[in-house]
Amino acid sequence: MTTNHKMIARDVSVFYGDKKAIDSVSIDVDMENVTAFIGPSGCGKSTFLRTLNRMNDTISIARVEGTIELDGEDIYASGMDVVQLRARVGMVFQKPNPFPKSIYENVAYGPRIHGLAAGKPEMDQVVEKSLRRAGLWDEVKDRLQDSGTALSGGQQQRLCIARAIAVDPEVILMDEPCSALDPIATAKIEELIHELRGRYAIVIVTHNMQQAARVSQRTAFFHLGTLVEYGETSEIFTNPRQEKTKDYITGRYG
Ligand SMILES: Nc1ncnc2c1ncn2[C@@H]1O[C@H](COP(=O)(O)OP(=O)(O)OP(=O)(O)O)[C@@H](O)[C@H]1O
Repeated sequence: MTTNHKMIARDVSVFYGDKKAIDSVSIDVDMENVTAFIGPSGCGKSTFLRTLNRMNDTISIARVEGTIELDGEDIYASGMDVVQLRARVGMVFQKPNPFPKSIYENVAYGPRIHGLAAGKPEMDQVVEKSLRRAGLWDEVKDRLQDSGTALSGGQQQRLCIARAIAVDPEVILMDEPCSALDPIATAKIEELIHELRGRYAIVIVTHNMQQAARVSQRTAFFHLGTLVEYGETSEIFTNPRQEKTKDYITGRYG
């Protein structure tokens, strides 16, 4: 594995009240490799993903133990600015969730509150660049003032990716980003993940093993809150070391 890690999680456990949902998970995330989290429903994939940008803070009964570093900085340190952290570690959700505002405004909102564009011409550039990177520019450039919610599901999801990109993140977390999309829209998002790889560290939670195999270079298999196996995607899918991984990828459960 590469040593150039963007994020390093060590012995991370997550509790919801007294219930332990994640048990001592250690994982590295880097720019060169897309990381996929797979595993049966309820195994803790989303819970662990949310620890990477402190989205668990929004759940009052959730508690995180262990350490998670972003470029060597402890993201759970008391001085950490969580708003800033979530710009650096952006998130795209299962259901596309554009704001009920224009396409332009959906993308411009983040850069504006983070002070990333000095005036209108600069903001126009940020919006265009973000929409281009998200593979949506050509489809929307003539209707930037239309509502983001009027786009198709797949376009809305790419708009949400543009919104994450607009604040210049280092990491993008995707929680089942295609589960509400049709196969064509799914293929577009997968293609986009390939294009974004290397520029951002990408982590994707997916129920779809074919998708994990297609888009990722590293796969982490979770089961009942533990990380059963973690390694090169090609190895996990062709030559898993653990019996449980083998059972899951051959469809014996899940
Ligand atoms: N807000 C919450 N409060 C209490 N328990 C929770 C909460 N969110 C998740 N859990 C529990 O934590 C465990 C892991 O759930 P999580 O959603 O992380 O799993 P998952 O692998 O992402 O599942 P799925 O694939 O179905 O989304 C489950 O037992 C779930 O019931």
